[in-house]
Amino acid sequence: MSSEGGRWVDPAPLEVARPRLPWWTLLPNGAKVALLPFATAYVTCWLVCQVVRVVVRYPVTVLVCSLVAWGWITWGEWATAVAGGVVLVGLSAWWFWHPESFGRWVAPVGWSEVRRFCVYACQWRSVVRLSELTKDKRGREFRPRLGRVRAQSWRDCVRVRMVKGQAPEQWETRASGLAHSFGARSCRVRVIRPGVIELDLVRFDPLTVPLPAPALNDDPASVDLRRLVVGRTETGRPLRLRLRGTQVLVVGVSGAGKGSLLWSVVRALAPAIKAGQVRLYGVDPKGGMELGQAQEVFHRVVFDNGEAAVTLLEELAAEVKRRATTYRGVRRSWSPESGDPFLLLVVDELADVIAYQSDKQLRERAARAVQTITSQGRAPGVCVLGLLQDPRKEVVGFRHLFSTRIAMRLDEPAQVDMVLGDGVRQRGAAAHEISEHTPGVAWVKEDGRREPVRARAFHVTDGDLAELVTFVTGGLVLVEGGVR
Ligand SMILES: Nc1ncnc2c1ncn2[C@@H]1O[C@H](COP(=O)(O)OP(=O)(O)OP(=O)(O)O)[C@@H](O)[C@H]1O
Repeated sequence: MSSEGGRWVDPAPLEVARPRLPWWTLLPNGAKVALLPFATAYVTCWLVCQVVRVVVRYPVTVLVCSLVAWGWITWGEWATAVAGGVVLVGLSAWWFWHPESFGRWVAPVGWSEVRRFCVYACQWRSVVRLSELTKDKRGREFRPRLGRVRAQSWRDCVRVRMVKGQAPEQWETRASGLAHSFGARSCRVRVIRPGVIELDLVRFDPLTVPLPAPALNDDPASVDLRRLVVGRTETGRPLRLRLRGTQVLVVGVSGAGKGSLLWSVVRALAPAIKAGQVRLYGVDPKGGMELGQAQEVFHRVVFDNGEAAVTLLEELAAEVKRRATTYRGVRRSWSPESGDPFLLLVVDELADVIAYQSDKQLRERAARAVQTITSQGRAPGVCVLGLLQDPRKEVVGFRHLFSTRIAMRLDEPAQVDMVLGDGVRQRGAAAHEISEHTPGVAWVKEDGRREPVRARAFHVTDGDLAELVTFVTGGLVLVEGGVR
């Protein structure tokens, strides 16, 4: 700044800013000498912290380097090289004969350090700057800190300590850019604790191979209505679906694999259906194309969306109310000890019953009955498994009554928001990006759980359905490890 005729004017364009000197340079020499021990202690602590950080972040690399250095000093280079060769041969043999345990215990540790150093640490500064995830205050740059990196065969989990004042949503909006920057197919943001997030950078889809349906189990006690295994998640864990105390809505375009999810549920329930502990009801407006494949396992099933279907829905709604009255003051919710069977109502193409039915009266009666069951059926042990292609509000205005929502392949991002709720797609649940070559893949979102789960349902073939019918109706065929 300069003064011209008593008036302050802006500096000329070429005038450079005066360099700002650190405050301690302005101290008198005596004070500098007095502060020297403190400054030395500070620098030493800082160096120790840096070394500890390197050891924590790269323990295997540090251990290997230390052992090589120690061997070199004590045994000499030849003996160290021979010992290194023996260790390498041992590791190769482990990998060759036990690839699973090698993949679980050895590979991820070294691979994580390699990926941390080569992919993330070396690009971190420029990527967060270019993605505008840094903050500047008084000329000082605040950068998000790269934390632990865990590399798996199909994804890298990268911990990040966010800059103060940042929200996970800011990272969610930049997830696509981060994925491209780090060479991943997609990036999802998970909150670990306040201030700390984990980026899931997915390199490959681990769900490309269809999963055969598991063998049927003959023990009704093994059926846990809160944790039915109906597929596998992308982390390799069983996909457990809750039926007791919830209502389930499955939405996907034609060919998305809704049928495989439905039949995976029914197969998981098979021993309890056979034992009379679970009773299935079905409505299939497509004339029985879906439920007709194994209609014998249903207690009652209707193959249209007319009077018979509506009557069935109304009877179930009345049963919900009857049970609620009976349980009042006796029990809080249904349990096997109540003596009543658990009821599962399967409605294939729910929209045909409550929206596309041309008879207004039937349509309204059906919608009222389904709403009664979904809103009040939780405690009396009545669950609706609704399958749907079109999730628009005009079609199902009471989507929120389904506390477990499953999005299979969908056409548009807006449909994902309709099914899973606002913000879930930004957290990574890109159901509109599920490949048409992977039917059965879905995003599962349960109310009360922030993170959606990506999984694939078992592939239930015609043979599996025939076996299911034989099993439930009594013609058992025993095979190794179960009943076939
Ligand atoms: N989990 C799965 N794994 C592998 N293939 C599957 C799986 N689920 C379904 N498929 C295959 O995908 C195709 C379509 O499946 P399905 O009929 O279940 O879809 P849908 O969503 O029910 O379609 P629609 O609404 O038209 O009835 C079938 O050929 C089926 O064999």
